[in-house]
Amino acid sequence: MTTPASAKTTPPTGAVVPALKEPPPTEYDGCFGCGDQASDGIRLKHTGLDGKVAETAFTVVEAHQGAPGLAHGGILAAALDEALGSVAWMLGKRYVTGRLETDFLTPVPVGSTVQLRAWCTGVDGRKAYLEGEGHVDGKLAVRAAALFIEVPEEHFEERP
Ligand SMILES: CCCCC/C=C\C/C=C\C/C=C\C/C=C\CCCC(=O)SCCNC(=O)CCNC(=O)[C@H](O)C(C)(C)COP(=O)(O)OP(=O)(O)OC[C@H]1O[C@@H](n2cnc3c(N)ncnc32)[C@H](O)[C@@H]1OP(=O)(O)O
Repeated sequence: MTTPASAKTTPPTGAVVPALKEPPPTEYDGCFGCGDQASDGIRLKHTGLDGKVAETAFTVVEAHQGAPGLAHGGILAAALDEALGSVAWMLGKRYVTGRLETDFLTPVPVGSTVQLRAWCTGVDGRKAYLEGEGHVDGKLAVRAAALFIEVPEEHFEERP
């Protein structure tokens, strides 16, 4: 596959690709991407882990439209962000998205199921490099490359 990564999302020489740990349970049930209690969320669940590649599926519904009958790009980016983020957390530390680069390659109609795959291309210090892609009916529709940054637990403390 051609890579969507720019210089900022390409791991430096010497970055390592750690083995992934078991998929984490949903960390926060209010999460837009994976939370079961997020009423407007997309509720992604892992459907498979094949070596270093995690898989999930996302079905586009009317509420996800941008243009009539077509998925909004931001929703597709959110699904990719969640898939990449879940792989980052399977590295065994806490990460947030620092940079998310996305290519939208084909329109995605309402009713489509996007088969998402995500993997890590390297870890260097606090930086984790992730890539992912989404296929609809076997055709590459979206892809992303991202830089995630490791953060301390305090990052997630509730704000006043
Ligand atoms: C495939 C299956 C999927 C199925 C899913 C099913 C179930 C899922 C279950 C569990 C899922 C679990 C987890 C998934 C969770 C979430 C997914 C979504 C993730 C998100 O949606 S998360 C929210 C959005 N995200 C933010 O809310 C971040 C806001 N932001 C900040 O909090 C700071 O900005 C921070 C911490 C990023 C950095 O701040 P800081 O002060 O700690 O560090 P600093 O700035 O020094 O950066 C250190 C080094 O990173 C470089 N760096 C930083 N940012 C960069 C950028 N943008 N571009 C290029 N380089 C960058 C610097 O240049 C420096 O590099 P150097 O060291 O070389 O100088």
